[in-house]
Amino acid sequence: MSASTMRAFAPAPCARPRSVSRSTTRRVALAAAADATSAQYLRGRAVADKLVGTSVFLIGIMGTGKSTVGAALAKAMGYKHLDTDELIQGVTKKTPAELFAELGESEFRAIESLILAEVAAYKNCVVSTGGGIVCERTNWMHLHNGVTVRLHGENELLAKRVLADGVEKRPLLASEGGESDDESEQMARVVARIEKLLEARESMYKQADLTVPLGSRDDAGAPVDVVIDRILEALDARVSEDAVQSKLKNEPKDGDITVTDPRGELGPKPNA
Ligand SMILES: Nc1ncnc2c1ncn2[C@@H]1O[C@H](COP(=O)(O)OP(=O)(O)O)[C@@H](O)[C@H]1O
Ligand SMILES: O=C(O)C1=C[C@@H](OP(=O)(O)O)[C@@H](O)[C@H](O)C1
Repeated sequence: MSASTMRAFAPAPCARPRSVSRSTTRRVALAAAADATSAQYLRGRAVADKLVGTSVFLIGIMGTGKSTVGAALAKAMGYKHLDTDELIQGVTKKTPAELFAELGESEFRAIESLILAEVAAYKNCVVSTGGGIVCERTNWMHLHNGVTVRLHGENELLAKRVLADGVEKRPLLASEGGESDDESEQMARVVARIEKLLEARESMYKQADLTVPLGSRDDAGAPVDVVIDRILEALDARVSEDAVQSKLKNEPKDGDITVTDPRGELGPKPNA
């Protein structure tokens, strides 16, 4: 506890009982928050030192907080924060939703891959990625150059968040929210859509070096600060246990790897 917090908690010199004023309560709360923030900052810097510049990529399905947590994590670690969706928007002057509508998903993915290749050139970054970045296998060439941290929460929690944001911001959900005024129906549809996306993507999210859970604090999910503490703790433990600090390992298990011919260009030609 800092000296200022201790002073704030010290009993009043006068013996007469009196209620604590609102400004005192606020000062105490601010001092406590400042202590927590500086503790996180110290921890963040210590983890950053151990990572020796290796970038951190946040992955996970939409609504897990990659953008929100990424910005605060970067601050704690003294890293630069980059957000692939924001960078795409900066370059194209269009939101992901507009790009999906105007060019289609595959063109969006191509742009996303180009942006990822650009950001992967830099060290000392926390990169918040779009939820679908894991789908393009060649993107892993870049993701595996850093430490990948998957944020992982209950589907209901994520659905609640994306519905609060407005589903129109997320083109893969846009058709799931707007057709009904019934909130519980909307919720059920978005949860079902998230489940479906996860089914298709789980084998890729599983490739993450670390998985950080987002529960609980009464089902509303852990606050951002708590998520950052969990990430820092997981990074610290993993880096400490890894003999080679500059590259964390994640051995694939049997059945994890399937190799496909996505464009049908690699096998023998039909009438060759
Ligand atoms: N730990 C958290 N606690 C409460 N709300 C959060 C938390 N993390 C993110 N949010 C909120 O959830 C929504 C989705 O977060 P966002 O960072 O955009 O997720 P993603 O980038 O993974 O899609 C935003 O409205 C954000 O403010
Ligand atoms: O899951 C996906 O395929 C997508 C997630 C979005 O990012 P967030 O995960 O930040 O919402 C955004 O990149 C785009 O709408 C596609």
